[in-house]
Amino acid sequence: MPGDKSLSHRALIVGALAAGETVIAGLLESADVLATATALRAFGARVEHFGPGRWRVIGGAWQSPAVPIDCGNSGTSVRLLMGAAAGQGVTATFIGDASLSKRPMRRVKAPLEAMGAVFEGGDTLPLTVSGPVCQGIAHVNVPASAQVKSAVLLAGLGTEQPVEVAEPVPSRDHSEIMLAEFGAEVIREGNVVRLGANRRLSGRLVTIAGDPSSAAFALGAAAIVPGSEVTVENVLLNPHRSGFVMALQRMGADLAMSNIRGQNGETIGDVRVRFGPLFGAEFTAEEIPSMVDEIPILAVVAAGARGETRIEGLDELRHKESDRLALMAEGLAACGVEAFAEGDALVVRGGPIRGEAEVRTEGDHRIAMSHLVLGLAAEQPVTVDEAEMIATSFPTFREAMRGIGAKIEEVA
Ligand SMILES: O=C(O)C1=C[C@@H](OP(=O)(O)O)[C@@H](O)[C@H](O)C1
Ligand SMILES: C=C(OP(=O)(O)O)C(=O)O
Repeated sequence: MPGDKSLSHRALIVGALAAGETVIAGLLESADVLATATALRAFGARVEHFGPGRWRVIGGAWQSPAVPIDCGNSGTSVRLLMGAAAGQGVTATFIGDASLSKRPMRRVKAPLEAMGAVFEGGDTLPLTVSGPVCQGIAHVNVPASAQVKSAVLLAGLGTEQPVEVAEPVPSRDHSEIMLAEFGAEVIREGNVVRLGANRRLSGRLVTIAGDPSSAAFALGAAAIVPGSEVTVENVLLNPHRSGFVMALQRMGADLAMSNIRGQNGETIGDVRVRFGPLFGAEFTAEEIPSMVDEIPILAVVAAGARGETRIEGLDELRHKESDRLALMAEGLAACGVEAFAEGDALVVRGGPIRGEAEVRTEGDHRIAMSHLVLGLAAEQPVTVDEAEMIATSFPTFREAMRGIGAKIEEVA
């Protein structure tokens, strides 16, 4: 699997904030991550590509970019970079594509304003942020968002004031792990993370583990396509990212994890899934952050399971690249699966999957990949109306899926 997208964004940004040289192996070279790399150059960092997945970042004093920072389709780029830029005391205007321009930015703007940053613009892009930050903050991260938590922590590097984030439901903790790996003092007590007095970062070597959110498409396919067996090696198994693997297990999948080990403060390992009977299950709101990007493919797996699956607490899915709750219910139903949204829950009843539909993706990479996997288990092919955006997170999706036997064709 290509490198994890969350870790790739963070390695570049933290590298650009650190003194000295950071060398990255296994960086995900997807459109979203490349948007972060390009942005960091505009902030004055040296960001060099010197081999497949291999990058060098040399940090230093940040400067105010002369042109707007285009984050394309990437929520992680804009939210993390806004925090970092505010902390570095620079002024930057952020823009994005049509999808990103509709996504909520109030959640990141409000805590950064409380820290002393000044914004021009409303609650969506385009937005201009000006640092410095000069006030501390005790932020309560609701709804659970690792992007907001990361923005606050990255901004906090630029002040000596107390900075803490409390999380009633924990989100992915890669920023706190990586900041500590780069030498900052990061104090974690239960669901509270705090920056300590030492906020200096030193460049280092970072190896990026495989992306569990991409691996989910291959593992999900193995779970529902008769006769399959797939092993994904060196995949990130951080407990805040392992919800999908746990969900497969709860649904009765024949699944094994092996070779579990540590890498740069993260947990990684291999995951094998074999086709076998699956059963519908219930998932609660508290479980969602650990598989927030995997809900579309979980819904596809549920279509291949016996009985009903109910996934609660999906309001956040309405604020991703598309309204993923609505589009999954619509796409599954178009393919003959009994599926519907009920409030902020998604209900899927497993059974034969007819396929034979063209699914609307609204340019959302995960909606496209999920329905292509659905097609592998369907009686008739499934077509998605657009596949170009898959490059935002998983540019090698077609090759990876063909490599495990999937038939994927381009239609004119
Ligand atoms: O911090 C991150 O790298 C991410 C956090 C999640 O978003 P939220 O912070 O909005 O939950 C996730 O959906 C996104 O793909 C990546
Ligand atoms: C939501 C996603 O990414 P982002 O928020 O970075 O656009 C995603 O990759 O599914």
